[in-house]
Amino acid sequence: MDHPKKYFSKKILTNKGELIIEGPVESALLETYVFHENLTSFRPPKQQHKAVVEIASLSEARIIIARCENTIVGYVTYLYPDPLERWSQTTLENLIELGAIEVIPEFRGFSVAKNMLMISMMDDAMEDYIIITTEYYWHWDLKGTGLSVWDYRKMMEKMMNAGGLIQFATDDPEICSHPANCLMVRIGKRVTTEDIQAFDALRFLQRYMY
Ligand SMILES: CC(=O)SCCNC(=O)CCNC(=O)[C@H](O)C(C)(C)COP(=O)(O)OP(=O)(O)OC[C@H]1O[C@@H](n2cnc3c(N)ncnc32)[C@H](O)[C@@H]1OP(=O)(O)O
Repeated sequence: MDHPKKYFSKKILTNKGELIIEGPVESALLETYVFHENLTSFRPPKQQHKAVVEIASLSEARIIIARCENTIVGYVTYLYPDPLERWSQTTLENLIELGAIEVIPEFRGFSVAKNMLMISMMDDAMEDYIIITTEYYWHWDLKGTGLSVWDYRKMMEKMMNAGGLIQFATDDPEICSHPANCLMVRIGKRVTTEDIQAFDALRFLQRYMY
């Protein structure tokens, strides 16, 4: 499968300054930007910058960023699911995962995440993909935001809905291990019925038990 990509961008004004929301951004360009020191949700910033640069060089992957001058203050990644997760146990070439989304605390609550999701979906090529994201409450910044698990979950849903991702059922044990965890999915307009059926089978691997 080819993975054509079309770049989109927009400016948004926050009371902390103007941001450019843009992407997919190429690996070489991402490397030239400063990666803000408060992007710490997934890995230490230096390591995460390196990871994002590496991800951008993968043929299927996309990185959308929020940029303040030459500093990355938010990003979202899309790439094939982790080989250790069930979502990679498929022959579906058009199944990609929104792996991580993060905005520095200073720019949160200004719709930066929602705008990164909207920019991501502007590329018509996204209509060929099944896009998934797995929400595990232990990845959430509950301490930093002061939100309860359920309020954080509501925020995640509103944010993901901006990109057209909605909750789908699954019997994945990790997702089922806590009621706030969930699988969210966007099925592109051109995804075939066969591919949707293959994805349904992947969501319910333990169906024989019922
Ligand atoms: C697949 C994964 O990556 S799961 C992990 C997700 N990432 C994290 O938890 C990392 C730490 N958190 C963050 O980086 C940020 O808080 C994010 C990325 C979750 C959200 O970024 P933001 O730019 O602040 O989100 P954005 O402003 O677009 O808000 C999305 C919605 O949540 C609401 N929201 C945002 N912050 C809050 C808050 N503190 N309290 C209540 N609601 C909130 C917004 O009002 C908006 O809803 P609306 O449509 O009703 O206006």
